[in-house]
Amino acid sequence: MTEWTDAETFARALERADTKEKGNCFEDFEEGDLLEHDPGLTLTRWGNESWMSQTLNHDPAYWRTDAATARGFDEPPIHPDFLTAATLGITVEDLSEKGGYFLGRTNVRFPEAPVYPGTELRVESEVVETATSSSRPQYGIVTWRTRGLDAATGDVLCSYERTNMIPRRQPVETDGGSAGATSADDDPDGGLPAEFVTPEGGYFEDFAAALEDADGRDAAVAYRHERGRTQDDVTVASLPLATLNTAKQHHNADVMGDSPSGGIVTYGDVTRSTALGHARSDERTWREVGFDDERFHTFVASGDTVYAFTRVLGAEDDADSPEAGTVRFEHIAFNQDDEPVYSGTRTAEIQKRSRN
Ligand SMILES: CC(C)(COP(=O)(O)OP(=O)(O)OC[C@H]1O[C@@H](n2cnc3c(N)ncnc32)[C@H](O)[C@@H]1OP(=O)(O)O)[C@@H](O)C(=O)NCCC(=O)NCCSC(=O)C[C@H](O)C(=O)O
Repeated sequence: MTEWTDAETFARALERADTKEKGNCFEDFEEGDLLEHDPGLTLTRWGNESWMSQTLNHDPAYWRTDAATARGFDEPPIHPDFLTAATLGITVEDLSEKGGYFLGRTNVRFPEAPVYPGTELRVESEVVETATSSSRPQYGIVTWRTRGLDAATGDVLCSYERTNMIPRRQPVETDGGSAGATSADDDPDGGLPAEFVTPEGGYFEDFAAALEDADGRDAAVAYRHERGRTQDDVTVASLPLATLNTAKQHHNADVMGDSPSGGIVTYGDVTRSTALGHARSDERTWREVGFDDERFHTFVASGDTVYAFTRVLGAEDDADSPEAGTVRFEHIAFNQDDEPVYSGTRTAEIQKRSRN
């Protein structure tokens, strides 16, 4: 009788067996395809608090009822970072489980109404672009437009466009990319302004005053945040799985050993949310409006530490609430070797020290 668990016999069985594959390759996506993602998620307070605590997002309005009601919420709502990560997590089985990397995202928007614990999330995506990667013949580049909806009402809760590198079934001929196309800059300081201005506090007025101070001079409002968060099993594997993110990049060290990163890596939304948590700890956030031009520059892995750097791009007294003004930031997450790992622009309403 065949002993299937005999090591040699089993190795031969594995060689001969078909694998019932998960996920889609580049060739499976066509511009205009619509995908209704099957998984769904109830946005729970537990999920929200796990995400927020592990990424150091401690805005009291998301933790305490008195702080929530002072912000105009009925109770601590679901944080936009967790909502964004959960919306993306649900799409992974269809869009990126095959193992490509999350390159960037733009036009991340949240309608003004808060999302409360207990809301059931349903997610849909449309393929907006497929492109050849000139530098990596084994991969193509796909962009999707994704919407996270309240399953009960159909209201849009979160939307964005995301771009990933997606493995091809068949590598293609490419021109090998444009290596060497960038020219070295003669300026040893890389063209940075002569002076960096740091806002005195975290209120809208502090950002506006710092921008005014820098205006007309060779100066930028730019500063770094002290906190760092070293990546561990919780941030690398547990947080993405809690959003139903099945990307093997975050939990299958066996397969990822033979990949561009050489091992499992942190979910892009964990890296981003951690950097934003550091930045928010130095400001009085009132409301998140949106994010653009998000880019993941290099891998973050277990043992790496995520820090954050902020540049203030603009401040306008035009927020919907009289309690706040609108500030535009660029946030850059960087690692222990000072390498940028994420960058993106963010528009947020920041609390005023005094109401008009
Ligand atoms: C993945 C990388 C190692 C690739 O590096 P490299 O080969 O040096 O190329 P580029 O980074 O310049 O980009 C590859 C090609 O993709 C195009 N690109 C890049 N960004 C965008 C964008 N936002 N929109 C459109 N196209 C974009 C470039 O132009 C290149 O094109 P071509 O020259 O024709 O080949 C490196 O990028 C890297 O290490 N990035 C970090 C990736 C990462 O760590 N992401 C987060 C973790 S993975 C994740 O979170 C997965 C998630 O769960 C999910 O499922 O999505």
